[in-house]
Amino acid sequence: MKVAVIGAGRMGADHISRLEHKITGASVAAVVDIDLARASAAAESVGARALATLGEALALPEVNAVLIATPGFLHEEALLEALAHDLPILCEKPLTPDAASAWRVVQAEVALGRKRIQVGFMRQFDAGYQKLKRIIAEGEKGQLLMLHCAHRNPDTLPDFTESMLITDSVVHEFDAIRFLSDEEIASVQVRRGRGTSLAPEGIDDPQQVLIETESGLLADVEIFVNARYGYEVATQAVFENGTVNIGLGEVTPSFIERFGDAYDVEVQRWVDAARRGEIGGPSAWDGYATAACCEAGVAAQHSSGPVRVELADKPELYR
Ligand SMILES: NC(=O)c1ccc[n+]([C@@H]2O[C@H](COP(=O)([O-])OP(=O)(O)OC[C@H]3O[C@@H](n4cnc5c(N)ncnc54)[C@H](O)[C@@H]3O)[C@@H](O)[C@H]2O)c1
Ligand SMILES: O[C@H]1[C@H](O)[C@@H](O)[C@H](O)[C@@H](O)[C@H]1O
Repeated sequence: MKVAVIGAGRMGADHISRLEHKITGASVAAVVDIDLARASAAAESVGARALATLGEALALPEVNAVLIATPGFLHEEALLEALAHDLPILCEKPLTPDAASAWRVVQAEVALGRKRIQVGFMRQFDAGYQKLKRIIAEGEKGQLLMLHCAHRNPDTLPDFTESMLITDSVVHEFDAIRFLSDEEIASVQVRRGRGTSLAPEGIDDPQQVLIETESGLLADVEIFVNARYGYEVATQAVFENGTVNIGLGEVTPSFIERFGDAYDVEVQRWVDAARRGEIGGPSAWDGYATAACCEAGVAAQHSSGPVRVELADKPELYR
């Protein structure tokens, strides 16, 4: 597979190196970045072409897959362009930041008639989350009763806005909770309490996000994006007969170290599935459903109570 990677920032650069050095069955053919110097540096390291637009990359005859790692608000345009070429796509999370744009992407894929988009929700490939999913499914500790989640980042990029606490960060918990429970999320509530003095002007941080699934499973999420001491993502699952803990005390400089193995598995699964004409992980429907949760979450940041998640009917393609 000859991949065009769009966005050569933190995540794009990491995926470029991964595709080149760890993944079998794929290599990087083109690197696209609006910052051409950045594209050139990344492209040079793997012997690929550096380009300024996705259109130029898609015009190269050898390019037959696309990995999107630009900021989330730019994903829709790139997704629609790559879909129009009927290429396999790995799109970093979020699929798009809001439900309406995510639904347009789903509709475009439905019109194409086959699943081409895999969304980069890497926690589904993390060994800890996989083990927890198995324990829940096999019922060895009884029924799952509650989830307590902590999601801490040391700091944020300069253009990080308050809604991105939800759309950029808690989107991972929406994904993880849907993955673990095999259910849709019904409502989201956000509470603000005492905040850190170390957050940029205009951002209340941390926030507490309260989530309920369709069957009444409750989850609480502490989202704290200026935690300074490091990156820590933890989940405690409470069962009728015990608890399971993932990640608590596993402090790394960033997501790159914490989830490095998960990204490797995610990208390898994408490549293997794409070569069979399939996807190997979360779908555009999962991207849409989590975007709908984000939309409820952003509304909840400005409401006092829970906000219901509104979902369209699931198209046949994803059933
Ligand atoms: N799965 C994860 O754990 C994880 C971790 C980090 C980031 N992400 C996601 O990856 C994506 C990128 O995040 P990042 O942290 O690498 O951001 P970043 O800002 O480090 O990199 C983004 C890159 O996109 C480029 N870019 C911006 N506009 C462009 C355009 N119009 N055309 C081409 N290139 C353009 C920028 O120049 C930059 O190099 C986001 O969707 C983010 O949510 C996922
Ligand atoms: O873009 C990043 C990335 O998705 C990380 O996995 C997450 O922990 C951060 O909160 C987010 O800002």
